[in-house]
Amino acid sequence: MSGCIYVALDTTDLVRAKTIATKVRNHVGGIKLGLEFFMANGQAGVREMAALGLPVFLDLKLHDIPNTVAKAIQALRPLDPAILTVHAAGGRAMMEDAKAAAPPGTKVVAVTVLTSLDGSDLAAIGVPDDPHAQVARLANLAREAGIDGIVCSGAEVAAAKKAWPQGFFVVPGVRPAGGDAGDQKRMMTPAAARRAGASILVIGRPITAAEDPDAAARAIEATL
Ligand SMILES: O=c1ccn([C@@H]2O[C@H](COP(=O)(O)O)[C@@H](O)[C@H]2O)c(=O)[nH]1
Repeated sequence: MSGCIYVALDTTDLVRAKTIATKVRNHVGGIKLGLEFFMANGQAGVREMAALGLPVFLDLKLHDIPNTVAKAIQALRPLDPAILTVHAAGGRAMMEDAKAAAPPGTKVVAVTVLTSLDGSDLAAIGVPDDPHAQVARLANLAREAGIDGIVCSGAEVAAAKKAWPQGFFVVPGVRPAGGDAGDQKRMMTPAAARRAGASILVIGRPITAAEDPDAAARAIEATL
């Protein structure tokens, strides 16, 4: 089912982003624009991408004091994104203020533990728990803050959904079987992540770096 795939258009090149989005549009439910795209193209670039007619997930992973995050989100309001990210590590008050500042139709979701990190990376930044326990802690904080859901890996989503049945679960770090990990450390296949409870899958390089992005997106869709 293609509606659950958001293709991550991680590029500074607006023309390339549009070209890929246009190629894959029949096999994805939306497009994800992140820091790389936003730094290069700003709100005008996001508006150009939105004109393609696919839902826009603005993955800016905001993380600052509550007032600054709220003001940043107010500045983004005209874009009316379908989904917007903040970091759960910014704390409960920051997440509460982020949700209050967002447009009513925008889902605000909190990144828990980046899928590029494993237990040893957490230990190196002073977090003694393994990713599973840390995701559970931050998911609970996000739920209490009244936001819409979290970003976590496929390995944590089943437990998170059990604790928060109404939550919206965004799962990146998705690779078809045998796919190149790149910088990702906590990965799962698209079908396994959906079975585990992912609301949407974020998939970048397996689609965008393929020789034929449309065929790659179609092949992934066929596994779901
Ligand atoms: O924990 C996280 C949070 C966000 N991302 C983003 O998802 C895509 C993944 O791209 P791939 O090319 O499929 O690895 C990328 O835009 C990240 O910024 C994540 O990977 N992990």
